[in-house]
Amino acid sequence: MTPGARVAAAIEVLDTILSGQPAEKALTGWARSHRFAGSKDRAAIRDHVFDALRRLRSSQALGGGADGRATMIGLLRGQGIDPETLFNGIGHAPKELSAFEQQPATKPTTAETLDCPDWCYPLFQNSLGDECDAVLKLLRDRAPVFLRVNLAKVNREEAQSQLAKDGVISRSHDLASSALEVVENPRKVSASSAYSNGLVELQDAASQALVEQLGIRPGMRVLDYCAGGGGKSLAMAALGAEVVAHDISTRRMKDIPTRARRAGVEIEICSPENLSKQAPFDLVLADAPCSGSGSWRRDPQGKWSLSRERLDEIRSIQSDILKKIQSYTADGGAIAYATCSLFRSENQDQVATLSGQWAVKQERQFTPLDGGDGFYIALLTREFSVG
Ligand SMILES: C[S@@+](CC[C@H](N)C(=O)[O-])C[C@H]1O[C@@H](n2cnc3c(N)ncnc32)[C@H](O)[C@@H]1O
Repeated sequence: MTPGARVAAAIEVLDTILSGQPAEKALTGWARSHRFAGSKDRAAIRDHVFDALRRLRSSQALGGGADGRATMIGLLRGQGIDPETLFNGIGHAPKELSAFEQQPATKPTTAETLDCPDWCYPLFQNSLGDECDAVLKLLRDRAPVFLRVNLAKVNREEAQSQLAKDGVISRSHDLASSALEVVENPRKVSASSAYSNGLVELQDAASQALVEQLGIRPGMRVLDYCAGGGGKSLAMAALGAEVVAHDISTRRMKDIPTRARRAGVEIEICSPENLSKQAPFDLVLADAPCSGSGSWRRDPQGKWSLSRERLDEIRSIQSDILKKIQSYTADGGAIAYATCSLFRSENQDQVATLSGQWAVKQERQFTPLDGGDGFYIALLTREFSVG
């Protein structure tokens, strides 16, 4: 496909997304009905679509409209590319710009430039203070690809040289002792032998750093209460913890056994009905459902679909989870609360409700300024009243 044809395809996919379909479904649907498109075409179209979703507001302002075509015109303008070079009607490229579309765009407002929904801009300001605008600017860009080196099997240098044999070039990242940032050929990772032999896993660097804050010791019994696909379970098991994975949705944990086998670690899966029998634990981690505001570079649609009402619902689920996990710890045990949110109301404010019963031992808010996604972690131990 020509560059113009790829832009035309991105416009089609964006229109499907803007009419309410999830981005992944829209991309898969497009690929199924256009079997001639090769993997490079699909990757380029995906990049256009995700770039546009990260910068939806500014692109629509620069493109002078709210449909896929205006969004792509605006995205190109924002990237410093003259849209007329691609909108030329040649072959399968989009048709030429109309007189209206050729008019110079009005300058976007600050909120448009930052690609932030108006209603949540004050939440970012209140949570991040002086760093707010810098973080929002970073959320408009693609996230780096990070790998977690499975330190139970290999060290960072050895993992790097194994990856290089398959053309995947990486460098160490300071955020976590296990983190590698892929700098060349990220799309080759999942086919590399380092990946299939369990030497590396795809995991954001801040997500890895968060696990390093937990003080995991070999043999420690840990409950991963919101295990999902098992990213944190695997990282804790690699540090020697005996991990029990739990999630309200057992379906979401279906890949954990395969991933654990590949990594050479054991993770026990526990259904909600059997959890009380497994308690108590030395550490209970709740990597809670959240707004996802820290990872909007990876899920940019989430930025536009979140509403005030949905955020309130999520906060109430987080409060319930925080209440529940307290009963699963052993005497002298700890709880840890984590989110991939940048909002104080989902993080520090939730943890503050535990004061008087639990003392905060570690607390950190990671932001994209640290290099990885935005994550929050608090590690707490029980307060004992004397006398
Ligand atoms: C942020 S994701 C977890 C990601 C995972 N820890 C990882 O590192 O890959 C949150 C998970 O919480 C689960 N969840 C939602 N509500 C829950 C609840 N009330 N109890 C337990 N798990 C819940 C969701 O199904 C989802 O898998």
